[in-house]
Amino acid sequence: MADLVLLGIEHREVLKQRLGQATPPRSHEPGRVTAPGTRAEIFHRSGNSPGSDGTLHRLCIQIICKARAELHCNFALRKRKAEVVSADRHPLPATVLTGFLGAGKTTLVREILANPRGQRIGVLVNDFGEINIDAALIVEGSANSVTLSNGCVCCTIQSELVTAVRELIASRPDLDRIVVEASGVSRSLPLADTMISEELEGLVTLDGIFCIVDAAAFPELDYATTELAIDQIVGADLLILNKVDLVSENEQERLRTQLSGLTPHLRIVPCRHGDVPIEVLLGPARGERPATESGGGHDHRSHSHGSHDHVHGPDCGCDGAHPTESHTKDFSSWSWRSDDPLDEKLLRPALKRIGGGLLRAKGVLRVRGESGEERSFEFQQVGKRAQMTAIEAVEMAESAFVAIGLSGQMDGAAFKAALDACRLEKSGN
Ligand SMILES: Nc1nc2c(ncn2[C@@H]2O[C@H](COP(=O)(O)OP(=O)(O)OP(=O)(O)O)[C@@H](O)[C@H]2O)c(=O)[nH]1
Repeated sequence: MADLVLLGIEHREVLKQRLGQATPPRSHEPGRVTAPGTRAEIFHRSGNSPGSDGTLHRLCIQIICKARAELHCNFALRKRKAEVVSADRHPLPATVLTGFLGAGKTTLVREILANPRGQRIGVLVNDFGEINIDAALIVEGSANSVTLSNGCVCCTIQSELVTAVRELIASRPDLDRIVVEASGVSRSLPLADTMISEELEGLVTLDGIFCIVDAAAFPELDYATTELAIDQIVGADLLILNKVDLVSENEQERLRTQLSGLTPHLRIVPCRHGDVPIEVLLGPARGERPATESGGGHDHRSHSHGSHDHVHGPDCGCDGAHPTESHTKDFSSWSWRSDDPLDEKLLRPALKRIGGGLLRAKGVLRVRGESGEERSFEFQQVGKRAQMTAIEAVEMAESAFVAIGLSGQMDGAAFKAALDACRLEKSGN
């Protein structure tokens, strides 16, 4: 049967608005829509007939969400390019957690607070309802939480989020980071826009948007909720596939294929009860230098850091904090260090190439530009999104870099070789 795509009239209108001059295709016209700065793909799917099971609706939604995501991402990237950070007034990293109702956001926040690795974390919790249950649960583990109730931070109480962030930073200047738990109905991208808005410029820097997906519930979502859930997913830097204990291997694989179809380049981290390595979520604390133990992956079977299941391996001997090592057999970390300056011209493309299987990278880098001038940079990568910001006031004697990836998917040797290839002689010759 021929491939077929049906674009509903309201979707065509949305696409028209989003894409400016480009005309969305009519029903039954699969193909591609392009417009400056954005791209929407019309999906092909064999064997579907319009309206039979909601699949085609889902396809239309994917198109809208992709177009939306690309427009927003372009905007966000433009803004971030202009961002130069000085070390004496370092904006606070902000981690945003999104995900559909009940996906496990509060569980993940509690995981983070159970093992903050020395970071002082301020939490902003948004519950859509009048009573903020999530905040009540989180308060158990943290004195620094702010409640945003009775509305959604991505739309109706956007300005309250800005005010709350400003007030939290003013009252707690010692914080190392803030974590925003969005309500289950928040969309990722308007929330990201708020966090990088002028009102918060210089105060916070958006460190990562993580979308938590309920592995058991996602396939069961109905038409209306699917649109929202997909919107949350495509706006994220990294997907956390939670509740994998509730699905079979086959179901998990099917879901991964489906999610990869939505966002082919998005990294997916499977977990139970939000048990994701803290380094993937938080990166380094303000002013923290990444530790640089050498060597390959680290395997902590039966090892989790959560209130639900705190089981350590027999020879673990850990105190709950592993600066650069992974916490389960699914993750590995690599570190690298050099006291030679790095060639800026070679480094920038090299950093773009280290992507395969990478979940998170962080580093401080001593870089020499074409003019021979040396400067220090902080590098942060979450999923595919990378950010390199100048550290104006601090002279770094050396470079240090840590990468965390999914075991077996990231080539640690290639990663080290790529960075080694950027080394220059100390003398400047
Ligand atoms: N089986 C299982 N249950 C989980 C897992 N993670 C969270 N839960 C449970 O799922 C329920 C919802 O988790 P929450 O963390 O409150 O979800 P949420 O995303 O904060 O929910 P909303 O704030 O309503 O959007 C709770 O009962 C959790 O204990 C998991 O990995 N496996």
